[in-house]
This record gives sequence, C-alpha cells and structure tokens, in this order.
Amino acid sequence: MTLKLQSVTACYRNRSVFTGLTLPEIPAGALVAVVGPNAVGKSTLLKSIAGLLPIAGTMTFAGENLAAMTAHHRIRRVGYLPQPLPQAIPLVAYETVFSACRSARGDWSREETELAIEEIFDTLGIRQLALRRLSEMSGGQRQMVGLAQVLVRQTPLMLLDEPTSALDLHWQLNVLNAVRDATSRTGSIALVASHDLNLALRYCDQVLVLSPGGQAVLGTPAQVLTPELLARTYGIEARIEQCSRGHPIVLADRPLSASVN
Ligand SMILES: Nc1ncnc2c1ncn2[C@@H]1O[C@H](COP(=O)(O)OP(=O)(O)OP(=O)(O)O)[C@@H](O)[C@H]1O
Repeated sequence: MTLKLQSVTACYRNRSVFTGLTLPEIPAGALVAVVGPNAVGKSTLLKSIAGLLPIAGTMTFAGENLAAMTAHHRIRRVGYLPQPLPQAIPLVAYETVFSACRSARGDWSREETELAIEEIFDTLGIRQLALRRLSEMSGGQRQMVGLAQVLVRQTPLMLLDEPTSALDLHWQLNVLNAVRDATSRTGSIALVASHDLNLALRYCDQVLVLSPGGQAVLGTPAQVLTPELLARTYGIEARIEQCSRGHPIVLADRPLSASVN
C-alpha cells in the first residue's frame, strides 16, 4: 500500500502552484510531514491528493488511480482534514462524528460504528466533549472534534492539513501520538502539513519540503532538515542541535535578508 506521485501539476485557473511534481514512493506505515513556507502549496498538494482539485499527472494509492476514484470509494480510502477549523454549529460532537463515520462506513453495523466512535474519543482524550455542541466549544476543542471526524473512518490514507494549529502542547502531542499509532498499527499512510519543524522531527519518518519555485525534497528528517535547506527554503539562519535526550531540534536564529529567497 504505497503512495506514488508522478509529474503532478496543480493549478488554480491558469496559475500553477506546482508543476511536474514527482516524489519517491511513500511506503505503507509512513508518517510524512509536509512543510514549507506560507503559500508554497502544502494545502494545494493535500487537496489535490484528496481529489478536491483537478490535476495533471498520476497519483496512485495502493495501485489505484486517485483521480479516477468515485467519491463513494474515495471516502473509505482517503481521510482529509481541511485547514479551517470545523464550523461552530449547534450539533453535539458525537452526532457529527457519528454522521462522518456513517457517511464513509455504511458497511459497519451500528455496534461497530459506536465502538469506533468510542475508541477515537478515548484515543484523542476528548470523551468529555462528546455531548457538547460545537457552537459552545473553543477553537482547539473544535479542531479535536474535526480530527475525530476524520480518524474515526480508519482510512488507509490520511491527509491532515495543519491538524495542530489551534492546539496547546498537550493536545499537539496527543494528536501526533494518535496518528503515529494509527500508521504503525495499520500500515496506513499519513501526510501532515505543519509549520512546526520540531514536531516533524520528533514524530515523522519522512519530511516533504516544498520550496518556492516548485522544488520538493522528500527524505528522513535528519537528511532533509539541514541549515542550508532552511536558509534556502525559509530564508532563515537556523541550527540543528541535539536536545538532552539526543533528538535533533531546530533552532531558528534570525531571518536572512530578502535576497536569499
Ligand atoms: N482557491 C484558490 N484560488 C486561487 N489561488 C489559490 C487558492 N487557494 C490557494 N491559492 C494560491 O495557491 C498558492 C498555494 O496556496 P496553499 O494554500 O496551498 O499554500 P500553503 O503552503 O498551504 O500555505 P499556508 O502555509 O499559508 O497555509 C498560494 O499562492 C495561494 O494564494
């Protein structure tokens, strides 16, 4: 069950965001951080894989052409969390997760559905939110419910667009642990767009760095996240140091002059 992208081009009207993007094959069980500066195309890439934007080129998952999947089939194969937080609607969290699950997994019995929902509320640590209305939740709480709506479907491909943007450190770690656990337990693949390079270093097997100008580099965090790449891609002077536990961490020191970009 691998993900392959070959010569993928995505545009809005006539303006292309990336052209001819080809990546090494992403293996089953991989947790991949998708990083890069603002407006470089992280969301566009995830939307393209999710089938929300027409593309040129080839994208296959487990040998199936993603662009040719029917919506009915795709919803079981691909879970997509968009960047905006779920709307503050007056429905309770349980109902929204239930209907997200039923829309994708109509083949599950009511008992299986309820079990999957309980499991995801427990895994994410949000049982106490189950009967709260989204309209009465904080932004971070709604983000957690949005994640539950996606993860409950247990899709073999997960595309999560900045899933921790509204979360404090405790919930950030909860979310990455849950995604890490899902990929290693089931062999699913997760692509997680993020601005947090240290979260990427800590949790991800691979990092996909998108750079202005359309270049993309995919590799292990240690291979890819170098001071040179950070200077080229983000226009910053940065160091990769080791923390007291021996893990690499990115320390961003200062912006470089605009000419670097
Ligand atoms: N609906 C749209 N119509 C036209 N252009 C768009 C649309 N959405 C995004 N773009 C443009 O496509 C480019 C890539 O945007 P995208 O949202 O993919 O970037 P991103 O890397 O996710 O950025 P950020 O880190 O700021 O969320 C940007 O130049 C943006 O202005």
